Amino acid sequence: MRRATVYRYSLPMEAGVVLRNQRLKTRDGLLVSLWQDEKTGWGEIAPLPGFSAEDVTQAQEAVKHGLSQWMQGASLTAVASAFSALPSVAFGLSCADAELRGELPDVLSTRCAPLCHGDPNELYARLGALPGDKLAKVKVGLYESVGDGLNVSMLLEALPDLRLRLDANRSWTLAKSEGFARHVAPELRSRIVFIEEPCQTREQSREFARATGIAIAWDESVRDAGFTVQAETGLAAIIIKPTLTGSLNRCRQLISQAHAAGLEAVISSSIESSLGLTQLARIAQWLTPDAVPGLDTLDLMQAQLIRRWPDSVLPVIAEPDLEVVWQSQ
Ligand SMILES: O=C(O)CCC(=O)c1ccccc1C(=O)O
Ligand SMILES: [Mg+2]
Repeated sequence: MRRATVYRYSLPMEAGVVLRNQRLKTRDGLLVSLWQDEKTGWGEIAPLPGFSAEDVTQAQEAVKHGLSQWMQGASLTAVASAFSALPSVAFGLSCADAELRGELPDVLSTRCAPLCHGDPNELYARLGALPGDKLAKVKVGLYESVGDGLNVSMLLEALPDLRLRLDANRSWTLAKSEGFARHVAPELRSRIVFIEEPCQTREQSREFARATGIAIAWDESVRDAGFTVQAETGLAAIIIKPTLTGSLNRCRQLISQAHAAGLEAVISSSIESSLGLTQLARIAQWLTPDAVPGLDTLDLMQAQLIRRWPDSVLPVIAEPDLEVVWQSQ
């Protein structure tokens, strides 16, 4: 016996969450819950506006279609993998499948690289309180690159045991990236673990790494058509955002290729709800236990869904309060 339910959610975001120049007022997505032989499995399908090619309505149609096939006896692993053109659908269905089959371990670490923003005094206190190896993430490229350089230097100087990941999301020209580097003293640069996609093109980002000695990481590039994982001088890591990438099998393949090439693989959020985020934390603990994931996005939302992120005080919306949009017969 199999049963499937699809829910649709719309979670209010904190004011002022802006993604690729558009304000995100609510985070909309789907949850699937599957039942088979007394076991259950959940998955989240949440295309991210501005990043995903598919939207929630398209995803919903695909999910209904995929789950109908599963109800008729198809393997969900195969169904999920077939949705490679709709990565959010492939990822969410494969998570539900992995939970149902008992493949996705429950253990979860809440350790992730905190995103640095807001009041500097609060930020210093928060970073100062980080346990062990202090690792945090700073978004750059939103304002003047010189200001980014000064800001990053100030943080690294204030906290001598801090290491930073930076993320420029392909926003700099080579000239702007030089403006940044000019204001980060060479002796501070080794504490920048990597900067994600500093420049507008991959070639310019490589040039930035050569010129500055600061390592880079691929994020957007990992989702470019024809991308292959390859070791190169100056490249430290690849960032994997499963909701934008595809099935768990596809993510596992990228992770093994990265590890084989001596690169770090970093699991990162696409602003999923607490249900998806806790699954990402479990996936990170399972498949990339040595890499701190980039999952500090829960506080952009005003509520959690179904499963609580340990220690979060945000209210939790439970199953009876969710809108059911499809149910198997
Ligand atoms: O990676 C993280 O630490 C947090 C997630 C994050 O940065 C992000 C989340 C959604 C969309 C784009 C990005 C980004 O890499 O800029
Ligand atoms: Mg990025």
